[in-house]
Amino acid sequence: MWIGVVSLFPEMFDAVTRYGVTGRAVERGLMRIDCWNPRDYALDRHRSVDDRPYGGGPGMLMKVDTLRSAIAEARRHGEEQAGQDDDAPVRVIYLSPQGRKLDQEGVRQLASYRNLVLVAGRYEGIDERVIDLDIDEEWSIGDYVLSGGELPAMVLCDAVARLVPGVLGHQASAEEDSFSAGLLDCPHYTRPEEVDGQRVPEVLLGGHHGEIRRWRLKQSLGRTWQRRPELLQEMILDREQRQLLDEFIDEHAS
Ligand SMILES: NC(=O)c1ccc(N[C@@H]2CC[C@@H](O)C2)nc1
Repeated sequence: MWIGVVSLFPEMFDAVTRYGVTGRAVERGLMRIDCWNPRDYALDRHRSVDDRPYGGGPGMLMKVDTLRSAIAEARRHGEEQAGQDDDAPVRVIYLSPQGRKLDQEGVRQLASYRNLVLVAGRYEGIDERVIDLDIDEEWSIGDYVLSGGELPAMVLCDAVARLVPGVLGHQASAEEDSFSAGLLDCPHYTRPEEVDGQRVPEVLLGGHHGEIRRWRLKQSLGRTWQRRPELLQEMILDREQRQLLDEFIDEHAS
């Protein structure tokens, strides 16, 4: 997976290239993240990267020429990458609250592109013509406003990295990510067996793998029913899931 990033603060991306699962993926060559800074394309003495909005109003926008140059370079580099490791075209993504809301299905779709350019805006955003001319897809990580697109871009880097084969310890943990199955995660426990009088559910101590799998599935189904029932609307439950959810509901009927 190759990810090109266009950002005025490329150092921020150390957070994904140097730490944890994503840092190890980069170290092992399973993922590569390269950055292009619009400021490197600024030709004026002040190396300006922002510009005033037509029509007035508060704040500034990203300067068009420096931003477009950075996007073009990143896209060209991505096409070189694509040429080498596969014919997947480069998709240029802009992060903004006006984009399509990201969910795990969207992560799967973005990971399938294999060569991504993520454009992180600052100030009040970017010129609409740059979106029309240079951006392929606009995505949002949620309905809230941030000061820059860098954190949303890093969220994307992390989420897609987890789907790259070999990145997670054992592939099962990607599938087991219950959100991948459209469900909320089950409760987790580790030592000690008792914390302030609260014990670990006995089933998890018994070592009966079939019982443990069913318990975890029941908890995921039940939690989803309790906290995010709308997620269940989109799901077709098999016989076992239906039975486990019915059991959970009976046990929790208020
Ligand atoms: N919810 C989100 O994904 C999101 C993305 C970007 C963002 N802020 C940037 C700063 C200026 C403009 O480029 C947009 N805020 C929220």
